[in-house]
Amino acid sequence: MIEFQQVSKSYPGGYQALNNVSFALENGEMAFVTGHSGAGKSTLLKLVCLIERPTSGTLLVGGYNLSKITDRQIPSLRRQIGMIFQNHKLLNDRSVFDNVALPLVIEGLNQKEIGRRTRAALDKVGLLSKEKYSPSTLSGGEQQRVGIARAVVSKPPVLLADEPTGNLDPGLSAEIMQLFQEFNRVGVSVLIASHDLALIETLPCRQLVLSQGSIITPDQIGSVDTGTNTTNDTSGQISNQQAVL
Ligand SMILES: Nc1ncnc2c1ncn2[C@@H]1O[C@H](COP(=O)(O)OP(=O)(O)OP(=O)(O)O)[C@@H](O)[C@H]1O
Repeated sequence: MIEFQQVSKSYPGGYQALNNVSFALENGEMAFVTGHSGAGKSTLLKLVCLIERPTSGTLLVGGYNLSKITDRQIPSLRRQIGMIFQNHKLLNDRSVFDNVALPLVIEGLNQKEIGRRTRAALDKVGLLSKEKYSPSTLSGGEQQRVGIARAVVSKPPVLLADEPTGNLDPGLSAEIMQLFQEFNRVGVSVLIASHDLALIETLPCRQLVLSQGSIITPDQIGSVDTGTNTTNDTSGQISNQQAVL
């Protein structure tokens, strides 16, 4: 579904955020990208949804080679990907319903279909009763669930999430991860960038560990500061689930 082949990314000014990254996320797989602040996690996700372009290497997403994708193909690629951000990026001057419906409005669906699909997505995240509210009146966890409903409303086969539990307490964070697992169970591929190792290690998913823009192997985790361990344990012990993709 997603394949990085020796992908590097340098930003203008020359900073190399990713260095020869290779991995594959299989169809229907859920995995985490972890690593210290500045390791390149967000950059990796931005490359997948074409917010940024690789400097070198090959990146395949949903059948497209992103180095060769034409401008006309980009909307079709983006429709395959639902993106969830830590800070929700919701429009507070519109209702919860309108926020979630937005991708369908852009797609040009009719009102009846928009209503049906939007309410199905809100139901899935448990927010059907709040469709008329402004997002600003909701709790942080509820706002994140609105962001998730908006990301899944077009039924994309891939979900990308950048620190989706960053501002939430442990209970709400676990609920958000459960939602991702539910989407994954019905076949959606999910790639989540997260610092929250304590939570990640409770889930049966692979981890891609980035350190200074490079993927590191499990045996390197103790020898470089990945900054991923929320308890600051740098002993290098890794869980059974922690593996290189
Ligand atoms: N648009 C940009 N221009 C220049 N440098 C950038 C840009 N975006 C990111 N960087 C740099 O690239 C490096 C990787 O950034 P990135 O946001 O991918 O890291 P991250 O692992 O997601 O960090 P965090 O966990 O703090 O969000 C950082 O040093 C960052 O300053």
